Amino acid sequence: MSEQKKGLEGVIASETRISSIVGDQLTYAGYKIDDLAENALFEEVIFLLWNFRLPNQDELTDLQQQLTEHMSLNPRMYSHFEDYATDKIHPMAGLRTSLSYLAHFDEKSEDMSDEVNMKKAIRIQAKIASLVAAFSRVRQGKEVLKPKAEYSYAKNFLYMLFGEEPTDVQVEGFNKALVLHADHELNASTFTARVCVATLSDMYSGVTAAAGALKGPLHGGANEQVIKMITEIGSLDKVDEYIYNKLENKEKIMGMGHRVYKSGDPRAKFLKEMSRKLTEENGKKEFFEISLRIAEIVEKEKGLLPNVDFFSATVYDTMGIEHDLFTPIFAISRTSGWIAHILEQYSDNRLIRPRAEYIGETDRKYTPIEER
Ligand SMILES: CC(=O)SCCNC(=O)CCNC(=O)[C@H](O)C(C)(C)COP(=O)(O)OP(=O)(O)OC[C@H]1O[C@@H](n2cnc3c(N)ncnc32)[C@H](O)[C@@H]1OP(=O)(O)O
Ligand SMILES: O=C([O-])CC(=O)C(=O)O
Repeated sequence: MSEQKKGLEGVIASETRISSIVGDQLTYAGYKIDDLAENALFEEVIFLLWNFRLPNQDELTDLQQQLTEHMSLNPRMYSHFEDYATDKIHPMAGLRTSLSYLAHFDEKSEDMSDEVNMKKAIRIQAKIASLVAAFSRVRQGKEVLKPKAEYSYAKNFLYMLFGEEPTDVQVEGFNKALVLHADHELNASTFTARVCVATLSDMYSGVTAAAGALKGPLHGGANEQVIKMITEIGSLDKVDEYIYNKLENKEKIMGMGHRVYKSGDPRAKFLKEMSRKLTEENGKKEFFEISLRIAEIVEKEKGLLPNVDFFSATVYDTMGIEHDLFTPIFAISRTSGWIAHILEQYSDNRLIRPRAEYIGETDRKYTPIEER
């Protein structure tokens, strides 16, 4: 057996200036996540991840204007949703298609210059929010809405999704969720994006590949599975039987555990507090209590703690967001990180091509088909 680590656990596969995890401390370009979650607009975080510094007021205003401007969609970008935006297609599958389709409307999609790449970055970051909102509205037979110039990124998304002006509390909470999910070092989807563009493929390919990786339930797809589990459990008195059954059957409890954090995910405490407040305000306190009991059992039995996906599920649920949009919403935020890593990869590129240890049969001879 060679030295290889299953799932590349602990392997350093890249250098980065974008984010860092040391113990249970997460930083974006040197700023602690706690500081950013309490104070920053998501647009400031986008700028930070792409430029390694916070923007001044003019730079922030400029970025906000560009993002709002590019949120508008060519109707052909969403009219095709009618062909497949039914209960049968998951919105993450729709989003994966849409991210790729975005390139068809960019005549410079193959231009790899820094200047054009920055334009693509803004275009993709802007349009992913309107694509998710449009998907939801088209499948409900509702009109697709245009963003408002005076709204922030978080406010525009909620407005385009719900069709009414969101409250300040909703906007503040959603902005915080976007900040918390923006980047996370070499998580699976970000690594996928880097591997893809290290072949010198374009940015649309990178984010499309990343979205495919985020979709899986062991990664971003876990948040939808968490709300599914809580809804299935339904009441506090049913938690123990449900969870112990799953553990006895060696099934995983979604939203619990993490490859890197072993003493807790620093983002979870913010989402837990938001979940506590929102569930109380929205008459869904039992969902929070169910979450707490799940976490208590899994910590006691397996020593595992909630990750970022665990409490975000009840946060989004109490905001009235459809459950199958939870992972697309994660993608909206994480696009900022994917793009930062794509730009960083381009800036000092080398093809990513590891080796595999062959463990199959050897020395076999071809036999004609009629002899098999
Ligand atoms: C944004 C994000 O991507 S955060 C992660 C989102 N994913 C989830 O919430 C899915 C649930 N959690 C998991 O599957 C895992 O904890 C992961 C994939 C996140 C990380 O896990 P890894 O470090 O790769 O651990 P791995 O999957 O190898 O599990 C190690 C052991 O812990 C157990 N384990 C890990 N997570 C869980 C869990 N959530 N519930 C029950 N058991 C678990 C495994 O069954 C395994 O047990 P075994 O050694 O007896 O076979
Ligand atoms: O880092 C990881 O493996 C998963 C994660 O928490 C994230 O992507 O936010």
